[in-house]
Amino acid sequence: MNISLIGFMGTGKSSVGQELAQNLDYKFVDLDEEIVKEDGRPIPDIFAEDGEDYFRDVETKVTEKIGSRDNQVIATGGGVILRDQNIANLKQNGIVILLQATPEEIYNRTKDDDNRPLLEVEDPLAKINSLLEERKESYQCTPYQIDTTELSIEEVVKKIEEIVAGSEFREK
Ligand SMILES: Nc1ncnc2c1ncn2[C@@H]1O[C@H](COP(=O)(O)OP(=O)(O)O)[C@@H](O)[C@H]1O
Ligand SMILES: O=C(O)C1=C[C@@H](OP(=O)(O)O)[C@@H](O)[C@H](O)C1
Ligand SMILES: [Mg+2]
Repeated sequence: MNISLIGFMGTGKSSVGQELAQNLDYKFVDLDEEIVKEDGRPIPDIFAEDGEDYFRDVETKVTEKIGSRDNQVIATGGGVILRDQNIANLKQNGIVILLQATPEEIYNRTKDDDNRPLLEVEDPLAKINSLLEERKESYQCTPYQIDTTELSIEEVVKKIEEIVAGSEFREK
Protein backbone atom coordinates (compact mmCIF):
# COMPACT_ATOMS: atom_id res chain seq x y z
CA MET A 1 0.00 0.00 0.00
CA ASN A 2 0.88 3.69 -0.27
CA ILE A 3 0.60 6.31 2.46
CA SER A 4 -0.22 9.70 0.93
CA LEU A 5 0.05 12.90 2.91
CA ILE A 6 -2.17 15.80 1.96
CA GLY A 7 -2.62 19.20 3.62
CA PHE A 8 -1.86 22.88 3.31
CA MET A 9 1.63 24.24 2.61
CA GLY A 10 3.79 24.05 5.72
CA THR A 11 1.82 21.35 7.52
CA GLY A 12 4.87 19.11 7.24
CA LYS A 13 4.03 16.69 4.41
CA SER A 14 7.54 16.63 2.94
CA SER A 15 9.51 16.46 6.21
CA VAL A 16 7.16 14.02 7.95
CA GLY A 17 6.90 11.89 4.81
CA GLN A 18 10.64 11.52 4.53
CA GLU A 19 11.00 10.35 8.12
CA LEU A 20 7.98 8.05 7.94
CA ALA A 21 9.32 6.36 4.81
CA GLN A 22 12.66 5.81 6.52
CA ASN A 23 10.96 4.23 9.58
CA LEU A 24 8.77 1.93 7.49
CA ASP A 25 11.42 1.20 4.88
CA TYR A 26 9.14 2.51 2.15
CA LYS A 27 10.19 4.51 -0.87
CA PHE A 28 9.70 8.28 -0.35
CA VAL A 29 8.25 10.28 -3.22
CA ASP A 30 7.65 14.04 -3.06
CA LEU A 31 5.23 15.03 -5.83
CA ASP A 32 6.71 18.54 -6.00
CA GLU A 33 10.12 17.02 -6.74
CA GLU A 34 8.56 14.75 -9.36
CA ILE A 35 6.93 17.79 -10.99
CA VAL A 36 10.30 19.56 -11.14
CA LYS A 37 11.88 16.44 -12.67
CA GLU A 38 9.05 16.04 -15.18
CA ASP A 39 9.02 19.68 -16.25
CA GLY A 40 12.70 20.55 -15.85
CA ARG A 41 12.11 23.88 -14.07
CA PRO A 42 11.85 24.89 -10.39
CA ILE A 43 8.28 25.44 -9.13
CA PRO A 44 8.52 29.27 -8.93
CA ASP A 45 9.66 29.35 -12.58
CA ILE A 46 6.80 27.10 -13.69
CA PHE A 47 4.27 29.42 -11.99
CA ALA A 48 5.95 32.60 -13.28
CA GLU A 49 6.38 31.44 -16.88
CA ASP A 50 3.32 29.25 -17.49
CA GLY A 51 0.90 29.95 -14.64
CA GLU A 52 -0.95 27.88 -12.06
CA ASP A 53 -3.23 26.00 -14.50
CA TYR A 54 -0.23 24.61 -16.34
CA PHE A 55 1.38 23.63 -12.99
CA ARG A 56 -1.86 21.79 -12.04
CA ASP A 57 -1.77 19.86 -15.32
CA VAL A 58 1.77 18.64 -14.63
CA GLU A 59 0.75 17.86 -11.02
CA THR A 60 -2.17 15.72 -12.25
CA LYS A 61 0.00 13.86 -14.73
CA VAL A 62 2.64 13.09 -12.08
CA THR A 63 0.01 12.10 -9.46
CA GLU A 64 -1.48 9.61 -11.88
CA LYS A 65 1.91 8.05 -12.61
CA ILE A 66 3.05 7.84 -8.97
CA GLY A 67 -0.37 6.78 -7.62
CA SER A 68 -0.32 3.65 -9.74
CA ARG A 69 2.83 2.36 -7.98
CA ASP A 70 3.07 0.68 -4.56
CA ASN A 71 4.86 0.71 -1.18
CA GLN A 72 5.56 4.42 -1.15
CA VAL A 73 5.12 7.32 1.22
CA ILE A 74 3.87 10.14 -1.01
CA ALA A 75 4.18 13.76 0.07
CA THR A 76 1.82 15.76 -2.12
CA GLY A 77 1.74 19.50 -2.78
CA GLY A 78 -0.92 21.46 -0.88
CA GLY A 79 -3.04 22.00 -3.99
CA VAL A 80 -3.32 18.36 -5.03
CA ILE A 81 -6.86 18.25 -3.60
CA LEU A 82 -8.04 20.87 -6.12
CA ARG A 83 -8.79 18.04 -8.57
CA ASP A 84 -10.92 15.05 -7.46
CA GLN A 85 -9.12 12.93 -10.01
CA ASN A 86 -5.84 13.36 -8.05
CA ILE A 87 -7.45 12.16 -4.82
CA ALA A 88 -8.90 9.14 -6.61
CA ASN A 89 -5.45 8.34 -7.98
CA LEU A 90 -3.90 8.57 -4.51
CA LYS A 91 -6.63 6.44 -2.91
CA GLN A 92 -6.47 3.62 -5.45
CA ASN A 93 -3.43 2.01 -3.77
CA GLY A 94 -3.67 3.10 -0.16
CA ILE A 95 -4.50 5.52 2.59
CA VAL A 96 -4.68 9.31 2.44
CA ILE A 97 -3.85 11.26 5.62
CA LEU A 98 -4.49 14.98 6.14
CA LEU A 99 -1.96 17.09 8.07
CA GLN A 100 -3.25 20.36 9.54
CA ALA A 101 -1.87 23.38 11.39
CA THR A 102 -3.15 26.79 12.41
CA PRO A 103 -2.68 29.67 9.93
CA GLU A 104 -0.16 31.33 12.28
CA GLU A 105 1.92 28.14 12.53
CA ILE A 106 1.76 27.68 8.75
CA TYR A 107 2.94 31.27 8.34
CA ASN A 108 5.86 30.74 10.74
CA ARG A 109 6.92 27.53 9.05
CA THR A 110 6.81 28.98 5.53
CA LYS A 111 7.86 32.62 5.92
CA ASP A 112 11.60 32.14 5.29
CA ASP A 113 11.18 29.95 2.22
CA ASP A 114 10.74 31.54 -1.22
CA ASN A 115 9.89 28.29 -3.00
CA ARG A 116 6.09 28.66 -2.63
CA PRO A 117 4.93 31.16 -5.27
CA LEU A 118 1.36 31.31 -3.91
CA LEU A 119 2.71 32.83 -0.67
CA GLU A 120 4.99 35.39 -2.35
CA VAL A 121 2.51 38.20 -1.72
CA GLU A 122 2.44 41.33 0.43
CA ASP A 123 0.38 39.73 3.20
CA PRO A 124 1.12 35.97 3.27
CA LEU A 125 -0.95 35.35 6.43
CA ALA A 126 -4.07 36.81 4.77
CA LYS A 127 -3.38 34.66 1.71
CA ILE A 128 -2.97 31.56 3.90
CA ASN A 129 -6.34 32.29 5.54
CA SER A 130 -8.15 32.82 2.24
CA LEU A 131 -6.65 29.72 0.58
CA LEU A 132 -7.47 27.62 3.66
CA GLU A 133 -11.07 28.81 3.44
CA GLU A 134 -11.24 28.05 -0.30
CA ARG A 135 -9.81 24.56 0.19
CA LYS A 136 -11.57 23.66 3.46
CA GLU A 137 -14.10 21.32 1.88
CA SER A 138 -11.62 19.56 -0.38
CA TYR A 139 -9.34 18.70 2.53
CA GLN A 140 -12.25 16.74 4.05
CA CYS A 141 -11.73 13.91 1.55
CA THR A 142 -10.28 11.63 4.26
CA PRO A 143 -11.29 10.74 7.84
CA TYR A 144 -7.60 10.48 8.84
CA GLN A 145 -6.57 13.92 10.10
CA ILE A 146 -3.75 15.12 12.36
CA ASP A 147 -3.35 18.62 13.79
CA THR A 148 0.44 19.09 13.78
CA THR A 149 0.49 22.56 15.34
CA GLU A 150 1.75 21.42 18.74
CA LEU A 151 3.56 18.28 17.59
CA SER A 152 7.15 17.62 16.59
CA ILE A 153 7.86 15.90 13.28
CA GLU A 154 8.64 12.67 15.18
CA GLU A 155 5.30 12.86 17.04
CA VAL A 156 3.41 13.28 13.77
CA VAL A 157 5.24 10.26 12.33
CA LYS A 158 4.20 8.21 15.37
CA LYS A 159 0.56 9.23 14.99
CA ILE A 160 0.58 8.22 11.33
CA GLU A 161 2.06 4.83 12.22
CA GLU A 162 -0.78 4.34 14.73
CA ILE A 163 -3.40 5.29 12.13
CA VAL A 164 -1.92 2.93 9.56
CA ALA A 165 -1.69 0.05 12.08
CA GLY A 166 -5.36 0.48 12.97
CA SER A 167 -6.70 1.04 9.49
CA GLU A 168 -8.40 -1.31 7.07
CA PHE A 169 -5.43 -0.86 4.74
CA ARG A 170 -2.92 -2.68 6.93
CA GLU A 171 -3.43 -6.08 5.28
CA LYS A 172 -2.83 -4.73 1.78
N1 LIG B 1 5.53 19.40 13.27
C1 LIG B 1 6.43 20.35 12.94
N2 LIG B 1 6.94 21.14 13.91
C2 LIG B 1 7.81 22.12 13.60
N3 LIG B 1 8.25 22.41 12.36
C3 LIG B 1 7.78 21.65 11.36
C4 LIG B 1 6.85 20.59 11.59
N4 LIG B 1 6.54 20.03 10.40
C5 LIG B 1 7.27 20.70 9.47
N5 LIG B 1 8.01 21.66 10.03
C6 LIG B 1 8.90 22.62 9.34
O1 LIG B 1 8.07 23.45 8.53
C7 LIG B 1 8.68 23.72 7.28
C8 LIG B 1 7.75 23.26 6.17
O2 LIG B 1 7.64 21.83 6.22
P1 LIG B 1 7.41 20.95 4.93
O3 LIG B 1 7.64 19.53 5.32
O4 LIG B 1 8.16 21.48 3.77
O5 LIG B 1 5.83 21.20 4.68
P2 LIG B 1 4.94 20.90 3.41
O6 LIG B 1 5.63 19.87 2.57
O7 LIG B 1 3.65 20.40 3.98
O8 LIG B 1 4.79 22.21 2.72
C9 LIG B 1 10.03 22.97 7.30
O9 LIG B 1 11.02 23.89 7.69
C10 LIG B 1 9.84 21.92 8.37
O10 LIG B 1 11.05 21.58 9.00
O1 LIG C 1 -0.70 24.60 -1.96
C1 LIG C 1 -0.29 24.74 -3.14
O2 LIG C 1 -1.06 25.08 -4.06
C2 LIG C 1 1.13 24.44 -3.46
C3 LIG C 1 1.90 23.77 -2.54
C4 LIG C 1 3.33 23.49 -2.74
O3 LIG C 1 3.73 22.29 -2.06
P1 LIG C 1 3.83 22.19 -0.43
O4 LIG C 1 2.44 21.98 0.09
O5 LIG C 1 4.71 21.03 -0.19
O6 LIG C 1 4.41 23.49 0.04
C5 LIG C 1 3.64 23.37 -4.24
O7 LIG C 1 2.99 22.23 -4.77
C6 LIG C 1 3.15 24.61 -4.97
O8 LIG C 1 3.88 25.71 -4.52
C7 LIG C 1 1.64 24.85 -4.80
MG1 LIG D 1 6.20 19.77 0.52
